[in-house]
Amino acid sequence: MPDALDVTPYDALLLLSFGGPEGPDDVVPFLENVTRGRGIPKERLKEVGQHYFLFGGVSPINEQNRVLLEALREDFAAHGLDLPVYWGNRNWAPYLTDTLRDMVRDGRRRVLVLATSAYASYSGCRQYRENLADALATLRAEGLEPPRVDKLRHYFNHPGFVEPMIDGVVEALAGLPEDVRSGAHLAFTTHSIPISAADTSGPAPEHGDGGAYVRQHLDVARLIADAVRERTGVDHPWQLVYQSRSGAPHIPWLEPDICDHLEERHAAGVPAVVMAPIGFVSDHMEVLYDLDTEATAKAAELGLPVRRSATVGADPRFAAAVRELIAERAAVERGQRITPCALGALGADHDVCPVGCCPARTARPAAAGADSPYA
Ligand SMILES: CC1=C(CCC(=O)O)c2cc3nc(cc4[nH]c(cc5[nH]c(cc1n2)c(C)c5CCC(=O)O)c(CCC(=O)O)c4C)C(CCC(=O)O)=C3C
Ligand SMILES: [Fe+2]
Repeated sequence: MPDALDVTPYDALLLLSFGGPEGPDDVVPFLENVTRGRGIPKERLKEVGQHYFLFGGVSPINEQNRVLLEALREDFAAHGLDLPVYWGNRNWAPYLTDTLRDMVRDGRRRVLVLATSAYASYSGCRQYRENLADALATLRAEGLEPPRVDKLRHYFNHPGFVEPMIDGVVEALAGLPEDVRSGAHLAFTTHSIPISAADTSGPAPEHGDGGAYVRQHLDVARLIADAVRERTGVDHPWQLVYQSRSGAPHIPWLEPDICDHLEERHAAGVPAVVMAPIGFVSDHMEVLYDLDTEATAKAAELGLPVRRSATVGADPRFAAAVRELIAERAAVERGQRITPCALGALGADHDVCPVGCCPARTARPAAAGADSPYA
């Protein structure tokens, strides 16, 4: 038996994710949930609905989260961490509010949240904090005492997140035909967001020039590219590119898009490309459709050999990283001094989002941050 791992004052972990449809009848209501009040053009919604229908109306994200939950429970049990793990989503069942209600009924008072988004941005951080505030408000309106909710820091540069992606890129390179392998370029991809959202991502002093969102991705891309060079002995040129753009065409979003990038690399005589989706924690629909379907078809049309590297998913190293992050944060809450674990040039990100971090276009209450209206 391992020694018990003390994570006082926390009494539960909540895996907080996006949610996705689990069959054809779920697709339209799911997209309505996602886009409520967001002003996404109807045309784009129809198109994205088609992506889901192409896969039987099933997003891989829920199953990925179920597997991650199992991996977390196994890792915790093997390391003496007796912490119940719950799961709730922003846009599909199990819904966050229902899960939090269950948690309160189970007597949980100090909840630590793991969001399935590794980087700073409104969509990947504050929007989840707004969802938490909404859920807490609902519980309070029902006469329940809301628990205290904290959010784990961004883990983009944690070795347990980066190392599985290094392996993935090395494997993807090995999967390319030998004659083009050493000349392959690496295209690190993430979700495009409006440039205005990128520029205001992270704490206010870091705003501008792509903000924390772009800087964090560049740091991860550089870490992976450096490690791949060490492992393979080949210096593969790399670039950070974007995918899954939505919104109105006249609003500028981060570019270049992966498909344009493949075209440009092909025209420049690059013999092969590895697409590495560092912006996604697991195989989401964006990975399955935008990369494995659309970008791969574009590459085939060009005659450009491509491979897509694996996402982290439920890698045991990631589960271990979550346990380490919980233990770190619990120690901080107990007033102990720790050295947080992080790779790269940026260092460990903040534990508590400061006021003005990743602001919304229209200010709304957000929990688990310095501006939280909850304790
Ligand atoms: C940064 C970021 C992440 C990564 C961080 C994180 O993981 O949280 C992410 C994840 C995800 N996004 C997802 C799905 C969608 N996102 C949309 C729309 C948007 N995403 C945005 C950004 C992000 N999104 C933005 C700025 C919009 C525009 C509208 C708005 O300002 O809100 C739309 C509407 C249609 C469309 O426009 O595509 C859908 C269906 C799914 C589920 C996939 C599945 O089912 O497997 C996941 C994991
Ligand atoms: Fe999205």
